[in-house]
Amino acid sequence: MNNKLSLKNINVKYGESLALKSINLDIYKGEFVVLLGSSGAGKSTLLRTINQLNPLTSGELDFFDLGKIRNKKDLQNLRKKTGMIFQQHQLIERNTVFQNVLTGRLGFHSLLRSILPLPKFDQELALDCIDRVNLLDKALVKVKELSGGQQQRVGIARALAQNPSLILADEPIASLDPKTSHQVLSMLKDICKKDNISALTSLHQVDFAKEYGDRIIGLSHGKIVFNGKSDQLSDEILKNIYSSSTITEETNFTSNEVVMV
Ligand SMILES: Nc1ncnc2c1ncn2[C@@H]1O[C@H](COP(=O)(O)OP(=O)(O)OP(=O)(O)O)[C@@H](O)[C@H]1O
Repeated sequence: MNNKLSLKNINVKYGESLALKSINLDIYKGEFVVLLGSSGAGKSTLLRTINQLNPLTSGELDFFDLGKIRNKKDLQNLRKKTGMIFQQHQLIERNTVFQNVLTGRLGFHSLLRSILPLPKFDQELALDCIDRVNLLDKALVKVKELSGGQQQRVGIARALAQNPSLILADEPIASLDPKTSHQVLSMLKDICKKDNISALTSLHQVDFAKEYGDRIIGLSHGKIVFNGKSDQLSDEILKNIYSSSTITEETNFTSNEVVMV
């Protein structure tokens, strides 16, 4: 029984440019982890490397009970168990809430099977997920008719329909007002805690990170420069996370070592 996701010595290059450098990180079952860093620090790259929407250049992923991700089949299984929530929600706006949430089940069926209506089990699960984000009364409404906050809740429901072990959320509240941001983040965290789902979510708002993160990871220039609890996030540490100074090769940290800089 493996109760964590481990990233081991992960490097990611875009052409010749190194976007992630020697990333070592463990995320435990049920943990709600927030990723902070300035624009271009590598947050999206890190999230997308976990489900390999971005291929990793070197390093290793160990994914909960699946263990080491060694081949295409392992990767397919990892993707089935990883829900993703995007800044611009990436829903099909002309389709209903129900149709969008049901797409979270597509990975569990063959391409041929998914042309037909999905089985009752999947449909009931999708409705249950819509209910959990309090949108049952909107299930048959087109997504384009919903507010930004409601659309993001559809995104949560779609991720949830995968019965995920992990949710990756890339700036899920970037386009929402503060009140709606609180609603969306607290709903996401509550659901993750109830279902023992781990979450890694990137945010630009330090206050939200402190309030919701069980743990905070600070990224700067593709490297982890902070890994600790929110009450350890001092002004000095924040300055370092958001500084534009070059991080040297010596600032390599082992998994989950609390980093005070
Ligand atoms: N597809 C790509 N091709 C080449 N370089 C890329 C690509 N995607 C990202 N980069 C570069 O990789 C680095 C990290 O980018 P990334 O998008 O991961 O940062 P980020 O922290 O998510 O930024 P933001 O907060 O602005 O979304 C940046 O220097 C960026 O220019």
